Amino acid sequence: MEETEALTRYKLFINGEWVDASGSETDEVLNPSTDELIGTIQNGDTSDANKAIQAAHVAQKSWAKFPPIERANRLRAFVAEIKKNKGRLTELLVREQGKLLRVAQMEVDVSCTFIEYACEWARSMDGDIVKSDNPNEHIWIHKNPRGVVVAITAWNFPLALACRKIGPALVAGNTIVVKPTSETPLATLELAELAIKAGIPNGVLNIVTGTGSVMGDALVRHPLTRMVTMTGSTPAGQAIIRATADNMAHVQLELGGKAPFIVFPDADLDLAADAALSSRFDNCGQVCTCNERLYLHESIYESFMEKFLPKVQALKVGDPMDSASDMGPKVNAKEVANMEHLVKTSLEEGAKIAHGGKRPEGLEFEKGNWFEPTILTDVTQDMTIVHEESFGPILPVIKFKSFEEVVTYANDCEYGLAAMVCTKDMKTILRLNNELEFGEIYINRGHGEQHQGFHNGYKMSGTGGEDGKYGFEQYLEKKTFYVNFDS
Ligand SMILES: NC(=O)C1=CN([C@@H]2O[C@H](COP(=O)(O)OP(=O)(O)OC[C@H]3O[C@@H](n4cnc5c(N)ncnc54)[C@H](OP(=O)(O)O)[C@@H]3O)[C@@H](O)[C@H]2O)C=CC1
Ligand SMILES: O=C(O)[C@@H](O)[C@@H]1OC[C@H](O)[C@H]1O
Repeated sequence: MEETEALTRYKLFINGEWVDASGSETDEVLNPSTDELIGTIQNGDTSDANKAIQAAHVAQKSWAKFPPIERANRLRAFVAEIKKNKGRLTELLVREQGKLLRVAQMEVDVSCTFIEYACEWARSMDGDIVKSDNPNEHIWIHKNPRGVVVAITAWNFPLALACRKIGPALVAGNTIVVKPTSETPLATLELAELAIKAGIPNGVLNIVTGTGSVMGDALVRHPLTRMVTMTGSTPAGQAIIRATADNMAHVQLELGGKAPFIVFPDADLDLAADAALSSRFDNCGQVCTCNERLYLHESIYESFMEKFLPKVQALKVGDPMDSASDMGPKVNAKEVANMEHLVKTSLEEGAKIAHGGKRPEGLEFEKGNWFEPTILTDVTQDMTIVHEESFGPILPVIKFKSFEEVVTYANDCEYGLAAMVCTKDMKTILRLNNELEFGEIYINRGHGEQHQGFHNGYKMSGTGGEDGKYGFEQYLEKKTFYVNFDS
């Protein structure tokens, strides 16, 4: 890693050292707030992917022999190094992703707690002893590490998404090759030096950069890859599933979402308005569980909007390093163009703009990828914006008349990740548990997973799920022994 004043040129981190990619192609990392160049990465190719996988494969044999508690202790030392470098990591996240300073600080904290949570499993990787139908026979079901894990991450919470996978993978005894997105790779690359300081052996954690279609594809289809865990878009997830048909690797995908936020007539409207606001505009709407479509019962539509609209109008778009800002920029120009496209399409289909709908004006917005918090009304269920993920600060508002209608609307979606509902009626809540087709449902609060839960996408939102007991389990493979002592 070569560092000049404000520009860092990163290499690939393989087997405990920084190495040059085999080719000369590089990628630039720009600051979404200012368009300034803040770093460069090397685009590794298939031969580099092979080097990383081979290093992880060799290291895994000895890493798996460490007692789990020793592996957890190394990971806890890794967390301590992350904490020592919180300032640098936070600043990098603001500069490469454009997230608010306080959100970047939260991301570094959550990166640590993802790993700390995984460490708690070090003494709980229980197998089973099962009675056999045969006399004098035991059935032992062991849980063992899978081997080499490939982790591929998205750009919205790059450090947290990497640590969410590094933690369980390594505590379980696997080794890992992480490919961060080319959009926001820098904070993730910084983990390399911290792993060395924490005493994580060479080859256990490898971090390589390159495009998803070249480096990513080579990693996932490698014959020594035994698991792929990826967070990103549904099309990329589908490409990965097709590629792993060659090696039959276990696949865990966290993909796109289109979360409904439903407000019933009996809801606490103040609570609902605050939850709907944060669940849409957190991280400039770039969270997979964001409120992507707001359903209001017709009887409370006016009273809710009277509370909600002024909150949206009060949101301050600005410099993410400024504590007065409520929302930073989108991550890149392509994302802003998509916001403009979605608004244009919505207006053509009959929607109206109640607030926002365009790039903000002013000197401070001349550079960077800015877009206003946007509320669309007069929206109907058939419109594009109700079905296409925006992954940005655009919120369509739709009226509904009945429980049956809104459940039909909510489920009328190719995605099934998160849903949020405000109601005090227990019968409604219990019926929703049966009828909503989503893997993660929040009742009377906004989005925000906890590590001990299970972040699980239905339908086109993914497969496998991660976090919690069921997420950790996927980093282990079962082996059943039939032990007969009859003779
Ligand atoms: N369910 C969840 O928890 C989350 C879901 N998301 C979803 O991610 C999307 C936004 O993130 P974004 O980064 O744009 O997603 P992308 O799918 O574009 O990229 C995600 C990662 O996959 C890599 N990749 C792309 N194609 C392939 C391939 N064929 N083989 C292997 N790797 C590949 C990318 O590499 P590169 O970009 O370097 O080319 C990147 O590292 C949204 O749809 C959002 O909903 C985001 C966060 C969380
Ligand atoms: O992936 C996402 O967008 C969310 O799961 C997000 O990632 C890390 C944070 O802890 C989650 O809110």
